[in-house]
Amino acid sequence: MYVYIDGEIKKAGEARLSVFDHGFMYGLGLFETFRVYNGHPFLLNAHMERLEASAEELGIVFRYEREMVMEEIQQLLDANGLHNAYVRYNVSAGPGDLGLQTTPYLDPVIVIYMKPLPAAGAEPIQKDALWLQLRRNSPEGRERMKSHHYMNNWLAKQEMKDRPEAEGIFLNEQGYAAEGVVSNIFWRRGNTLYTPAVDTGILNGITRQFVIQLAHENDYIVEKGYFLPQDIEAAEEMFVTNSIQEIALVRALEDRYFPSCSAAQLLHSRYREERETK
Ligand SMILES: C=C(O[C@@H]1C=C(C(=O)O)C=C[C@H]1N)C(=O)O
Ligand SMILES: Cc1ncc(COP(=O)(O)O)c(C=O)c1O
Repeated sequence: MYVYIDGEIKKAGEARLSVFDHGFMYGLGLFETFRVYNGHPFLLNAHMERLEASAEELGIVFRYEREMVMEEIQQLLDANGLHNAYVRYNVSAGPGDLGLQTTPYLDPVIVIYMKPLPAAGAEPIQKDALWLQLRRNSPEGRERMKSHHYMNNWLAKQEMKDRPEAEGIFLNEQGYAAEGVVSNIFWRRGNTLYTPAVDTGILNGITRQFVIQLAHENDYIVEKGYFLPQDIEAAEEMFVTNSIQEIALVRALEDRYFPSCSAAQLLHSRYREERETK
């Protein structure tokens, strides 16, 4: 496989970063993970605008220019011979001195990772969900950024190692439902969809935002807030969302099987209509 690093396409094994990169030393790096469907990077603007906003908060000088990013992605798709791919667009702060820096990072290092994905299916994937023992940590800043800080997620994933296909569901430190290890969560009762508020400390997922828009367009009420485990356990259906797994219906949360998947099916069919154009 090839990666894109600092303006060049390199074999993955030959790509190098400085040991003084503050993304490596202090976690000062950001990334966006999205899917390319038949050559089309889905919701690219939304992903890159989230990245750009987080970069500004971290003093990393990064400006999104669609045409340039599209060209970078296409070059890497061509090098890897892919049309359907998992893409991680990564901006690391770049080299600095030993010690915390207070001046802007003027020379960030852009790395684009890619791996093949099968052509997208017509049906939503299905998962089981399990409550995690580990609590979701609080965001490093005002709102959670998609930063290099994934130790909380990695530790949670270790709880799931006997169930690699399941998704672990975090409560936050206050005991409110938060999000999955690598996903946002939704559940339905009647015509209302529920999802944890961003202030519970979750990542404001691009897929979460798009699904909320689709839900409104299809006359669902969407309640964002603070919810307890029993609120989800009393639901008619549950699904989880992220940019790779799309809208994944949840068959069961622990031993609680959900009787319906109507909203997930409807929203996934609308998602499918858009994923090669938006
Ligand atoms: C952690 C990454 O991205 C997350 C993981 C997934 C996934 O495993 O399905 C999807 C999108 C992101 N939430 C990453 O390193 O790319
Ligand atoms: C912790 C966490 N929450 C939510 C999501 C979903 O975010 P998105 O819809 O932007 O892929 C992800 C995936 O990036 C994640 O890692």
